[in-house]
Amino acid sequence: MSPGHAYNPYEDADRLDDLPEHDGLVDDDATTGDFDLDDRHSLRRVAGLSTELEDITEVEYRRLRLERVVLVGVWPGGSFVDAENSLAELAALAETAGSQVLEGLVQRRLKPDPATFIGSGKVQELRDVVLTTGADTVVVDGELSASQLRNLEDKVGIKVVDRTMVILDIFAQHAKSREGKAQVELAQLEYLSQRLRGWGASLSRQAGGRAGGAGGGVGTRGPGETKLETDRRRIRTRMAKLRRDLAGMRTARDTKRAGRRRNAVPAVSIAGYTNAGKSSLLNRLTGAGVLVEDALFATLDPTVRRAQTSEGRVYTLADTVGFVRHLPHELVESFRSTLEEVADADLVVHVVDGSHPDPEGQLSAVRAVLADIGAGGVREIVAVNKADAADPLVVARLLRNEPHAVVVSARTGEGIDKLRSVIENELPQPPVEVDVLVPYQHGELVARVHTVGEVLSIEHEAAGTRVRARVPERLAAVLEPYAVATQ
Ligand SMILES: Nc1nc2c(ncn2[C@@H]2O[C@H](COP(=O)(O)OP(=O)(O)OP(=O)(O)O)[C@@H](O)[C@H]2O)c(=O)[nH]1
Repeated sequence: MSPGHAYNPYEDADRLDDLPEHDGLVDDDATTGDFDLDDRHSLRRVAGLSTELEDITEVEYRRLRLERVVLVGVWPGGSFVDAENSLAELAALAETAGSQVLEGLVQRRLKPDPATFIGSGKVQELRDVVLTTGADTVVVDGELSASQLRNLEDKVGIKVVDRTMVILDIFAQHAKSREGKAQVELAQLEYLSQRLRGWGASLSRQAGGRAGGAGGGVGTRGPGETKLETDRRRIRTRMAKLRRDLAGMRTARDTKRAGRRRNAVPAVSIAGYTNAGKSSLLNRLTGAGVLVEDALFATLDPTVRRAQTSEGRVYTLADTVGFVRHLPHELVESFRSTLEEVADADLVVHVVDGSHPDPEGQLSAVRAVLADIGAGGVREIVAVNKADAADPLVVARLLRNEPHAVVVSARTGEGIDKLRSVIENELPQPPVEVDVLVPYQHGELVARVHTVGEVLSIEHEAAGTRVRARVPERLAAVLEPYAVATQ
C-alpha cells in the first residue's frame, strides 16, 4: 500500500444516524430509541474521497486501524505447511492493510469452534500473547460470524477482525476509479448486512428473555430492533443505489468493449494471484507505465493496453484485479462485471509466481475464481513468472504439470519474446481468407490488413501489393474490389 494514495476507511467514523440526508440514505425512520448499535458497526462518511464522490458513505463494521496485530488460524490437519502458508498470506494481507504483525498462532482442530472460532485453551493463550505483545487487534484466518466475533472480542479484550474484513479493507484503500469504489462499497455493505442480521437475531433473543417470553412476541421488539430495522433499510437503499450506478457504468464499459469487438480486436486478459507480477508483465509486454508495487492488490481497476504482434496486428492486453485464496464472495459478486471482461476475453494469460512457496495452490485458487465467473472455458496460457528468483526445482515441478507453460521474468525480460509469440499464435484467427492486389495509392488498406488481419504472404508487384491474409468480415468486404481471381 502506498500511503500517498490510500485513505483509511476506519478513521473519523460518524454514526449512521449522524449522516445528513444527502448521503443518499433515506432517513424515513429516525426513531432510534435509546439502544445504539455499537459505533464500530456504523456507516460513516469517508474523509478524503474526491469531490464527485463526496456523498459516498461507507461501512464501518469495525472501528479498526490495523496497527499491532496478532494472527490466529485453525489447522484442520493435513500438511502443516498449508497452515503456515495460509498464515503467511494473512500476514502479508495484514501488512498490506497497514499493520505490523507481532505474532501468529495456529490451533490444530478439525473445525472452528462455533462460539469462539478457536477452542477455550487457545483463547487463553491468545489472551496471554495479546498481553505480552501489547497488540491492539487480533486477525482471524477465516470468516467469523457476528457472534464469534463478539464472543472472541469479549474474551481477549481487544478488537477482532477476520480475513474477509482485511481483504475488504485493502480493496477499499486501493479502489481509485468511481466504479472500483462503488464495487468495494457494495461488497462492504453486503458483508455488513449479513452481520446486522446476526446481531439482530441475538438482540431479539435477549429482548425476548427480558420480556419473560422465550418465544418473543409482544414487548420483544425493543428499541434495538427499531434501530436495526432503520439501519437495514438504509443499507438496502444505499445498496440499491450503488447497484443502479454500477449498472450505468457497466453500460459505458460494455459499449467500449463492443466497439473493440466490432473492430475485431482480439482481447487478452492477464489474470493471476495477487502479487504474481501481472502489472509488471503488462509493462514488459506493452511498454506501458502501469503501477507496480510490492503489495497485494495494487491493481484494482482494470487497465487495458494496446499491444501488437510482430506482424503489426493489434490486440488488447488487460490487467485484472489480483485473485487470492478465499476471495470474499461479496467481492467476487460486486466485481463480477469487471471480472466478466476476463470471461469475454479470447485468451487468458495466467501469471503465477514461480518464487512463491505454493504456486500450485495459487494456480488452483485462480482457476476456481475463473470458473466461478464463467471464464473457465477461455483458452489459457500459463506464464510462470519471477524465473530470476524461483527455485529451479519448483519451476521444473510446475512444468511437469503445466507442460505448455512459458517461464518468464518480467524483471529481467527472460522468456518475454517467447511469451509474446505464444500469445500471437493463440490469438483467434480472423475469419475470412482474402487474396488481393491493392494498388499502391491505397497503401492504407494494406496497413489495415496488418493491423486487424493476419498476413499469410505479401509481395510487391508492378500493379500494387499482392496480399494473402485472413481478415475480419468488414475488411474483407472493403477489399472485395481488389480480389485476385483464382482458378
Ligand atoms: N524477482 C522478481 N520480482 C518480480 C517479477 N515480476 C514482478 N516482480 C515483483 O513482484 C511484485 C508485484 O508485482 P506486480 O506487477 O505489482 O504484481 P501484480 O500481480 O500486478 O499485483 P496485484 O496488483 O497486487 O495483483 C513487485 O514488487 C514486482 O517488482 C520478476 O520477474 N522477478
